Amino acid sequence: MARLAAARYGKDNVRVYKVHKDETTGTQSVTEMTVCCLLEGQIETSYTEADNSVVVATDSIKNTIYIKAKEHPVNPPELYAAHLGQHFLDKYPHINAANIKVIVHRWTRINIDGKPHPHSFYRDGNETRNVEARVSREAGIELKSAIQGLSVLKSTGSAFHGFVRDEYTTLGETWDRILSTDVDATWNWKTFATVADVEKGVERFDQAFEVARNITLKTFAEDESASVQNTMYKMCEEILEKAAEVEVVGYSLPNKHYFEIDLSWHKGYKNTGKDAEVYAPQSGPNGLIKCEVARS
Ligand SMILES: O=c1[nH]c(=O)c2[nH]c(=O)[nH]c2[nH]1
Repeated sequence: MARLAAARYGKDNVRVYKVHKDETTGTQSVTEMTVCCLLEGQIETSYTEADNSVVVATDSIKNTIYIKAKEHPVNPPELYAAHLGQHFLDKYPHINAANIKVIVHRWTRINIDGKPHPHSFYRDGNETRNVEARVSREAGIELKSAIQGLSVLKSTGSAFHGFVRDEYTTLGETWDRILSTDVDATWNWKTFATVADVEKGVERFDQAFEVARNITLKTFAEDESASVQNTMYKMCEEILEKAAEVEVVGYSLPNKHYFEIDLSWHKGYKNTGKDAEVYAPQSGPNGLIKCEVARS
């Protein structure tokens, strides 16, 4: 005997571009997103009995993603995700939850001769701003915002010593190392009852994004890091302090290693310890350090 233990379905990798044309100034602004939308509800029979009468086609879900982008602002992405998710509950009585993920890709305005260009943009890095929304009849609107893929490196100001030394240990202690990671930071909001509650005080989302990004960069740069663990904890603490409506902050950070290379075999070159200049960046394995910090 088997039973359907969990099910959700929808459309993934829906790419959407929206332009805003300010007719008075002639300035255009653009947003490019990749959207995923997965529905849950009384859809069991579509799996167990080939009953497609309960299926909103994934093609229709894709169409809805475009229509809601036309009808509503796509900024901030938290508000767009809430509108999109709520639509499926309002429209289809048998759908109980919509899980939306929005990935916003960077298009940064080009400055020409010190002046912002009215309609030209460039991709200044692979970093994305993400939102995951779960809109359900049971719990309302749960939002999780994120920065993903922000690559950073510091060439000094990072140490790692005092760790467990035993018969499995080969790593030397260091008081000066390279620290590099791809930041994946998330922050969970208190639950919102309605889309109107998300909309009320909507500036909170852009503000929290700026706070999280600035604190990540400033702490990364300025902290005399004792470990990835300790530096990321400081980031979480400060974001919680500055973003009042955020309940939990989390980081997932790969520790991307840069190995020293002994070049003494060539003309006695000194290239280790304080003389290290040429390193070998490693693509793997990497450390992976995660934490979530909540209010006490
Ligand atoms: O910041 C670090 N944390 C670790 O847990 C760890 N482990 C390791 O080998 N190097 C590092 N660096």
